[in-house]
Amino acid sequence: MDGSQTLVVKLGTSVLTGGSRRLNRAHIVELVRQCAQLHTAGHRIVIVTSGAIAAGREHLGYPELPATIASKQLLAAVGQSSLIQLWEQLFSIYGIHIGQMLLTRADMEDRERFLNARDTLRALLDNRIVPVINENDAVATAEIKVGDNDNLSALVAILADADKLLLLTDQAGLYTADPRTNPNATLITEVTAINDALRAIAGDSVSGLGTGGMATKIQAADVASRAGVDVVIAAGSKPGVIGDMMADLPVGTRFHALEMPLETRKRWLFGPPPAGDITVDNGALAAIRERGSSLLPKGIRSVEGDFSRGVVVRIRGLDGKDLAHGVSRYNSDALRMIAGQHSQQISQILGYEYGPVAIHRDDMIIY
Ligand SMILES: Nc1ncnc2c1ncn2[C@@H]1O[C@H](COP(=O)(O)OP(=O)(O)O)[C@@H](O)[C@H]1O
Ligand SMILES: N[C@@H](CCC(=O)OP(=O)(O)O)C(=O)O
Repeated sequence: MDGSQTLVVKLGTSVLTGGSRRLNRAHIVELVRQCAQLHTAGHRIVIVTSGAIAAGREHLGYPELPATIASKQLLAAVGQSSLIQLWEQLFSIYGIHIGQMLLTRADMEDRERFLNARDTLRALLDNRIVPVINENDAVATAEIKVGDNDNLSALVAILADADKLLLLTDQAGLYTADPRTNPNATLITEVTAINDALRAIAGDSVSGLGTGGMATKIQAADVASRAGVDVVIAAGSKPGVIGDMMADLPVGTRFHALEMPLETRKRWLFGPPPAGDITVDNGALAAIRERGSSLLPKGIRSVEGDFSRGVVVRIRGLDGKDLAHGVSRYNSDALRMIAGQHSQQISQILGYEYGPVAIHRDDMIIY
């Protein structure tokens, strides 16, 4: 390990506007400066940004619109382009490229789309490009939307294999009660267990700017910490807040990661029964079992079943015994075509490729 980490930073509307009706560029440029510093130090930064609706309102001059979902979607559609343009401008000051990803819940729940989104995210990070993510509000219906960017950022942290998730908001962290209405509320600095008592103190957003208040931040902290991600809720306006989180200095409210990340993610991946069988030769069997290798097409002897890319399949030895379960990066037809072939030939045979391995080691459980 080179000590570099992956950090997801979620910026709420409250941070981006500084409580006003406009995006506060001075605020945002300071946060970008902190991200750029960590990026230059070799860390991987993922931004989850709210603010499309606020930006849309600003861009259209605060129009009177009916209080419908369609109005919010209209505002998000208008505002998203100004929002992404702003991020692009600010990161370009530091010579850093960004890549926009707009996601919905449906993109995380369908395995093939999950893998596609994960591949894109990894490709951006591998190329030192900062992914800037928001919910795809324009297409999100009740069934497929995440609904708030706190929960979206937890899903993104899982997608990005992140070490840390920082939820930046307009409060110093989670208080014993909403500090806007309870002057005696005190900051909770460490949370070891998320339970009903904790949920009860987390109220909704009263500013009318954000979505979900602390309630959705606790939901996000619950999901991400269970997946092995350290979570902090802190104030976006606190000087050096992003660097402090990264250096594990005391800041805001910290929720400790609960389990080994890889094992948790693997469990998530291995819920469903295998959709097909891949029989591998003895060379591949030894490489997987003894050397911890990924499965390459070269080692595949045969493929049974009809399955799509992204599903869990069984890997068997020539003796028919179970060797492993893993997530296939190619569908069954493609695997049959590339079985026994060198990885360099994949794109020539298929006309496309999803990388050199059939099943990646990180997506495999060995028996
Ligand atoms: N227990 C609590 N501690 C801190 N803030 C709370 C609490 N309960 C409710 N809140 C409210 O949550 C708000 C932050 O959430 P929200 O407005 O959705 O912001 P964001 O845009 O950052 O997601 C705070 O301004 C605060 O009024
Ligand atoms: N996707 C919406 C943000 C929804 C949201 O969760 O907002 P917030 O509570 O401010 O993080 C937007 O870009 O306006």
